[in-house]
Order: sequence, then structure tokens, then C-alpha cells
Amino acid sequence: MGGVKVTMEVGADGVAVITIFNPPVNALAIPIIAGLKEKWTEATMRNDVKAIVLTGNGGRFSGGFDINVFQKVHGTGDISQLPDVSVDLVVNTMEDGKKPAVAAIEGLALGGGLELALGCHARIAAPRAQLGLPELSLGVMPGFGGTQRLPRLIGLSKAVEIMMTSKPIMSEEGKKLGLIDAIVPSSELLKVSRQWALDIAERRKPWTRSLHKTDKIGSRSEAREVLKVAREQVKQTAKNMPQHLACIDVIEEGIIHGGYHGVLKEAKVFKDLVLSDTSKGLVHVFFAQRATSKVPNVTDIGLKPRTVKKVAVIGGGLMGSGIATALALSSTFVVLKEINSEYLQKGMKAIEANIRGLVARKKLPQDKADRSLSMVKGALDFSDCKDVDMVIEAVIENVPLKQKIFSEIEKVCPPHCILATNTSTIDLNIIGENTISKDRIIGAHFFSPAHIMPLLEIVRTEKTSAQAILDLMAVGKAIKKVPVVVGNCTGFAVNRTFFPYSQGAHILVNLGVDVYRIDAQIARFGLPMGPFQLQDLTGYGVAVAVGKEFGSAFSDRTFKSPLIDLLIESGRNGKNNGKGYYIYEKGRKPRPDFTVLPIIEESRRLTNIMPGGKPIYVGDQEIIEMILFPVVNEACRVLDEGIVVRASDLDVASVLGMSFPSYRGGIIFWADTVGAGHIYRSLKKWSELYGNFFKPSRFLEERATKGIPLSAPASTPSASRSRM
Ligand SMILES: C[C@H](O)CC(=O)SCCNC(=O)CCNC(=O)[C@H](O)C(C)(C)COP(=O)(O)OP(=O)(O)OC[C@H]1O[C@@H](n2cnc3c(N)ncnc32)[C@H](O)[C@@H]1OP(=O)(O)O
Repeated sequence: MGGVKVTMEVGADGVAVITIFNPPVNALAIPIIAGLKEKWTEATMRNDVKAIVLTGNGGRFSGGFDINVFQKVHGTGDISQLPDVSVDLVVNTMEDGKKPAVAAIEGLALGGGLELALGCHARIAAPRAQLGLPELSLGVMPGFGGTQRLPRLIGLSKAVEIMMTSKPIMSEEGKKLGLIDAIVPSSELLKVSRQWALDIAERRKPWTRSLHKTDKIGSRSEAREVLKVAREQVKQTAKNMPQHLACIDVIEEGIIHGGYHGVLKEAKVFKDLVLSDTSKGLVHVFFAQRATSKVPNVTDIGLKPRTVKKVAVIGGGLMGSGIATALALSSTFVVLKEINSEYLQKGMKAIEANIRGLVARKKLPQDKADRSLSMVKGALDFSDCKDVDMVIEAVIENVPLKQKIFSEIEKVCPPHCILATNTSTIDLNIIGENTISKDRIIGAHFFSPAHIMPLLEIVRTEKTSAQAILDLMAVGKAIKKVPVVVGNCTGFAVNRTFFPYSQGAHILVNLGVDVYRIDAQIARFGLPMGPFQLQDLTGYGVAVAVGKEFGSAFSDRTFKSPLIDLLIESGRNGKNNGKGYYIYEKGRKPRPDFTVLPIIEESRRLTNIMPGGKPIYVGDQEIIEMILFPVVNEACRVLDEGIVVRASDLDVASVLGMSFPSYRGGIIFWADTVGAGHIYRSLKKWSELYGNFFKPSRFLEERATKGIPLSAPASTPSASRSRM
């Protein structure tokens, strides 16, 4: 805690520079807030201080309120741990204080950090500083007056957008909007800010108290319209979460009753939101995501990641072209290797389409797109891979083919080259069977579409070197993925955990439950779509292949549903050919296709699992549980076998790889909120009624009977934990 402090230096010019020190992001921890109050009060009282400049040490203004405090409140339920910053510090001490203050912003000013700057009387920023109010992404809302001051400085519509999306803007945009008063080079930031503060003191520049501004908000009726549209949008984009609508209500309060009333309501609602389950889940995911970058015996043994400048991607299909796109977008040279010029052209075209698509959606500027495309070179021969630092094989799931590729690349590529495979199911030891340097073999499992989905599952075998893992983690970060390191087993951590998801859905259908009802319930729970629509989207071929793989690895608990085969026989292939459980037509939302019902009936007849031949009766909640509890059960096996480093890695993987709702905190966090006991008893009951698929795992049974959360680390590693 030695480095956590607030300092004040008073110059001969009469400016007190107050600096926040709390590396790495100058988070506003409780001692920092106390320090700010103390220094500000001192500066206000000292006769030699004419004006104040607030800044952050180390090139970053502040990353906002200390999120660790939220976690403490979540653990204890004690809301009194939250200090009164909004009125006591920002309104009374800073904004309404007797001395003018200027915020000198570099790097970033996010959340409470930006709100402190809003409480100053002017803001000077360095180029490309990030400014944002991302609180909603943590399940709370701005709590230091941001809901009131930002609209008053930049107008309601843009302020609402910044808060609702949680996305930062750059200081250049902030300048155009009126949030930033001037942009100056970093080297001049303090000098200009000091002068600006003195100019305010001497009335050469306006002494603006943002909370009192009204000129940018517009008329009541305009404001009402903006808020109405925002409410409608968030009902679609932020289902099941309270903070967006709560934030809009608070903004409205300020518009109707004035900024100060808005601040008071904000402070109250902020505290309610901190205690919400949504905030608990999202804050958990925030820290869980950062924890993935800490891997014992890899990131803590003094190794440094080596530079990976050039990567060969073998196979230009859907996955290969997506991976190549992700690499090229982050300025890595890519060799895309295919077996003939037709396939190669297809792959290159797919990369181009991916990149052009980002430009069309305004996610990438044209010049960056051109630069990215120039990073990719096509190749038909392995000799083009002789100077690459990493190979990522992304061909079809065919064992002999993969084995052949691996022994060839081992011969051609330099000895330091990492040999990665994008397989989603096949055991890495089998793929690398004919390869000599087994320490370089590693799994780089991307999720489709690879240039968009944020998860990278890094799979290691017992022989993979720590250096190779570290290098791939660094590549993952460079291409803006969240790398999660896992052990080797069928399906690895993510696909294995979620295999029972579609299995459970198929059991339910064969027990007589309606497919569309199942999909609707799962969507209501918060996944982007239900299991049947997902199956339509990924194609039935994938379902068959994955089913086979898992069926042989976990035959004790695999349910063999004939439904997919029947659908294929009847000429359906999901979204691919526009015919699945749903009808797919361009420009329209998928619509249920009721002509599928007789096929489902046929499946039910063949499996004959309905007790007494009659459809079972289940409530809506039970549908969700019968699909997700088996997922939790498999997650327990993954934990028990030590496939992941820590339980929260599965939370991150489920959120980023499977779109499990982040506000529920990920699969294990959610399971713990439901309670291991309830999950265990439910699975036990269903296993007695409907068979082995539901049988509770040893790990779940033990945790449930001892009353230990599933997320608690194992006290003594089980025999199989040696995998990591
Ligand atoms: C009342 C107020 O309105 C409420 C608030 O202010 S809520 C907080 C709002 N602020 C935020 O949401 C910002 C959260 N932070 C971020 O988005 C990113 O950390 C960042 C953009 C600031 C920096 O990103 P990056 O450089 O990639 O570093 P990143 O690895 O994320 O963070 C570095 C470390 O700082 C920590 N950190 C970042 N922001 C923090 C915060 N606000 N509080 C506490 N710790 C924080 C991270 O946990 C991480 O710790 P670790 O090294 O021990 O894992």
C-alpha cells in the first residue's frame, strides 16, 4: 500500500497540483478518496494557493472507483463501506469550493475518475486519452455525479449513449463535444493546466460548474423523447438487468428537478445497484477475466514472452480465415497455407470479406483495413512457413491429416516455432503422436467467428513448455482475445462443459417438451438463443461430429437422440439451407417451422422415453434447470480433474465462449448462487426418473453434502488433478 497516496505540491505560481498515486490505473481506493478530501481542504484554506490542478501519476488520470470495494460490499452486504464522495467531495469540496480547479487528463479517465474531472471547472487532456463512464458494465451506474454533469456538458443524447454503451470516447471527440476544453501534448499538459486554473481564478476564463449548466440539455419534451428512445433500446439490449433503466430514471430526475436533486437520487440508487445480483455477477466477471492472465508455473517463473511476428495458418476455411483475420488486424504477418489455388483464393476472399465487413459496420477505418490485408500472404507450399514463429493448424477434424501436417511443419519451421492446433475436440497427444518436439505442441482453440469471438482456449498437454504457453497467451492478448489456459481432454474445458447443454435439450424434447418453449425459456434466462436455434446456426454436421466424439469419450452419460439424423434425412440442415427447427429467410427473423413437429414425433416414438408414453409436465424454471444443471455437473468434473486452473476460469470461458449471461457471473458463479445442494438434489431426482445423463458427479455430491461452494479451491488435489 506504500505507493497508494495523494500528494500536493504548491508552486511559486500559486497553483496546487494534487496527484493521485495508485498504480497501475490510479483507482480511487478509500485512502485515495480520503487523501483527495484532505489535500483539497488544505489547498482551499492555504493563502498561497490560488487554484488547483488535479492529475494522476504515471500517465493515467484514473480508472475510476476501486472495484475491489464493490467486491467487499458483495461479500459482506455492508453498504456503509461506500464513502460519500458525490456530495461531500465532488459537490461541496470541489465544484462549489472557493478555488478553481482544472483536471489534467492523460491516458484515461474512466468512471469515478472522469466524474472527478467533471467536478473540476475545466478539463485539459493529452491526445488520445480515453474518457468514459463504464459503470453500467459493472452492474452499477455512475455514482459521483456523472449522470448529471455529463449531459449538462455534452448534451443528453450523446451522454446517454456513452453511459448506456459503457464505451469510452477519445479526448479528441471529447473536445468537439465540449467535455474537454483543450488538447495539448503530454509534455505541456501540466503547464497549460496550471495556467488555465490561474486564468479561471483571475476570471480570464469561465469558472464553470457543470452541475449548474442548462444550455446543453434541451427542452423538456426533447429530453423526454431522447429518454424514451433510450428506454426502448435498452429493453432489447440489456434484458434482465436493472441498471440501465435505473440510470435513465436518475438522469430524468435531474432534468425535471435540477442537477442537485439528480445527484441525490443518483447516490441512493447507486447504493441499491451495488447490492444487486447483477452487479455481483459482473464485478465477479471483471476480476475473473483479469485472473486468467495469472497461470501458476507459467506466468510466475520469470519467463518473458518471445516476439511472435509471423504466423502460418494452415487451412483457409471458416476457422482458418477467421484466425488469419484476427492476426492481421493486430499487425501480425500471416501466411495462409492451403492445398490448392481454388481453396486458397476462397480463404483469401473470406479474410477480405471479414475485414471489409468491419469497415462497413464502421468498426475499422479504411486505412487500417488496407494495412491489415497487406499483412496476409497466401501459400501452397510448406516451404513458405520456414521463417514463422508460430503455426496454427485449422484444417478439418481428421486425425491422420492433422498428424501429417504436424510432422511436416516440424521439419520445415524453425526450432523455436510453436506448433498450435485449432482442434475443438481431438486429444493433442494424438495429433502430435508423430512429432518429436512435443513441448511445442499446444491447442489454440478459437470460437467461431474467430475474428469476433473474444475467447481463446489455450490447451496444454503434460509436455507443453511453459514458454510456449506464455507465448500463445501473449499472442492471444495482442489479438485482443482473452486467453484461458486449460488442460487436455475430450472437448477441453468449454465444449466439454457445454456438451450436456444440447444433450439436455434433446432429452427434454424426447420426453415430450416443445422445442420452441425450450428455446424461449433459455433465451429468457439470458443466452442469446436457445439450444435448437443454436443447432440450426452451427449446422447439423457439427452436432453429429461432436456427438460421436463425446459419445465415445463419455458413453456412460451420452443420450443418443435420433432427431438430428431424422432432420438430415428429411432434407434439413438448419440455417445453412434455410430449413431447420426454424424457417430462415433473408431480412426476417427466424420463424418456427411447425412442419418439423412430425419429425420430432418420430424421434419420440423411436426413443420411447416418455414415462407411460405421455409427455412429461415441467414448469418453465425446471426447463432451464434440466438444461443447465447437467452443464454445471460436467463443469464439476472439469474442476475435479483439474482441467482449469481455477473455477472462475470456467466462468470467463462460459461468458466469452458460450455467451452465458455475464450478469449471472458465469456458469460456476451462477451455480453457487443457485446452491450446490439444490442442483445436486434435482439431478439426483431426474437421474432416478430419466437415467444416467443426470447422475450427479462425485465432486458435486461432495460439495453439496459438505455445504462447500463449487467455486472453492480444492483442499487436496484429487488423483487426476495432475493434468495441469
Ligand atoms: C462511483 C463510480 O461511478 C463507480 C466507478 O467508478 S466503477 C469503476 C469504473 N471504471 C471501470 O470500469 C474501469 C475498469 N478498468 C478497466 O476497464 C481497465 O482495467 C483499464 C481500461 C482501466 C485498464 O486496462 P488494462 O491496461 O488492460 O489493464 P487491466 O489488466 O484491465 O488492469 C490492470 C489492473 O488494474 C486493476 N484495475 C483496473 N481498474 C480498476 C478499478 N477501477 N478498480 C480496481 N482495480 C482496477 C485490474 O484489476 C488489474 O489488476 P491486476 O493487475 O491485479 O489483475
